[in-house]
Amino acid sequence: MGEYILAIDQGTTSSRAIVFNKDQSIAGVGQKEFTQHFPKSGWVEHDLEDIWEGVVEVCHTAMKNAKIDASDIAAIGITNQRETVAMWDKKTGKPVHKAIVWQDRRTADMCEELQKAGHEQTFTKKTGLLLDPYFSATKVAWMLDNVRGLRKKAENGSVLFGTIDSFLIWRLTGGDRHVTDATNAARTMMFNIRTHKWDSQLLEILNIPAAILPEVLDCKADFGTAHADILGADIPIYGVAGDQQAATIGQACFEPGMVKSTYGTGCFALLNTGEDAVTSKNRLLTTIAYRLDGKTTYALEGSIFMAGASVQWLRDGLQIIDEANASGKLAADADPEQEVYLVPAFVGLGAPHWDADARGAMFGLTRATTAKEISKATLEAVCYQTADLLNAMQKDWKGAKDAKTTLRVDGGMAMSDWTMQRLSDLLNAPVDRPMVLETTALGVAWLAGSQAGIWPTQKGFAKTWKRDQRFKPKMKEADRTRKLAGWKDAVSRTLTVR
Ligand SMILES: Nc1ncnc2c1ncn2[C@@H]1O[C@H](COP(=O)(O)OP(=O)(O)O)[C@@H](O)[C@H]1O
Ligand SMILES: O=P(O)(O)OC[C@H](O)CO
Repeated sequence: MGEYILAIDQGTTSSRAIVFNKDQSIAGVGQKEFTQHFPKSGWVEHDLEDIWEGVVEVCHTAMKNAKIDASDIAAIGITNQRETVAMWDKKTGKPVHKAIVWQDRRTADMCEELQKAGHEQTFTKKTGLLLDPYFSATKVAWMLDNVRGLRKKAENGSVLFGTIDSFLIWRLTGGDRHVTDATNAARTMMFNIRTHKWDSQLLEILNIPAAILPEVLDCKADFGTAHADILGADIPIYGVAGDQQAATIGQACFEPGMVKSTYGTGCFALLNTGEDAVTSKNRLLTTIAYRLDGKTTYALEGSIFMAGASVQWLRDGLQIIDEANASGKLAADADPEQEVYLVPAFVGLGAPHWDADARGAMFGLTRATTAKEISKATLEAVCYQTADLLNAMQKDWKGAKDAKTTLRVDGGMAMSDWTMQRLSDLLNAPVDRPMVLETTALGVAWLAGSQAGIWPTQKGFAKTWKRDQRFKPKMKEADRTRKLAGWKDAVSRTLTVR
């Protein structure tokens, strides 16, 4: 048997494959961006054939770069952008529509109608989520209502629904398996996170036939075998998790009270709450962190829609930087006397506000304001938003108050020293950056590798987590208090629902 693990990370803007050595170091990487489709304002779609071809290509690239053959791989782990909806024909495997992406807001009216009809409590109680277009359910309902003949096919079981992991597994196994894992199921708004069943009451409200839904497995399980004609050898798929949950695992946040925050396109903070499915009073999400050997660990999640994407806006929109890294250098040179705030509500605000209609705003501009202060305000906004999430977590759950550990960070933006220092300053808490920033792929590689029996147990894996740098708070208390108050004021002036 081979001794390498292949992790497939199918993200929102690119697909990555990483071959891991037995000692958990990286042997080879493949990465490919794919086209984003914006057919109407607020709509975001992905071409599933594009995703499929890209994933197969990056797997081959990663194996080539690692200088190994498919037969050297012991197992595959799959992690994916969550909530995005795929539907395909059961016989041919052909998609019946482009995938509707998590960022897509087309079902905002549907969500409002469901709210008006008094269904929000029912959905939240059962799924831990809020009635928001972000999640899969209303996107599935939209497809059934809008693709000609689809509802009939769904009712007679000739089309299938899945999140991206399900779609990839269906293709990799040549249509043998229609499965997903508990973390992905938890993001669909159709799955009861307490009973671990697709919920018939919710399906009835949404008029979604149960026949289209995948079987839900633990994160470590036998998800089927990827066929030799695709990757070059028959390889078992042994691990699956949504990308933010995979990062929680990759950061070894296995103890209740541990929290990680991933700074990619958006930012997603997950707090391990152990066996408690904590109900938030502050509009955080209750979600499944992982399910191993039938035992569920829950998390509170805060989702921020714009993190690294705001830095992309500095680069591509305002064109005040050439590359993302330059944002920190500019911020470091900003005039400390200027109090400029950016509220990056470019696509509304996520947790804890969930204000879909809010739009971005900048406050405190003077004739002296330059690209430096704007850059600083952009990076600080991500830190302030994280502070809001962690405050909400502390209010929601007593276990978060005496969290034993510090915030563990990862994702592209965590490479910015300036931002991580400012984050620590504004949180007034240490921020730990690990050696391996590819925590998402690492998390799912651990699921697959330990299931294959060649990677350490959970405890052993947790011990391998290594810190690259700890950022400690240096800001004076008075400065922090003043700045946090300024941010609060800026947000309150931006919200449409107060
Ligand atoms: N040095 C940096 N400073 C600030 N932002 C950065 C830096 N490097 C990368 N980023 C941001 O991080 C994001 C990419 O991170 P990544 O984890 O690859 O995201 P995703 O998985 O969502 O595509 C980009 O939006 C980019 O603007
Ligand atoms: O693909 P990413 O890294 O932007 O993550 C997307 C999240 O899973 C959306 O919930």
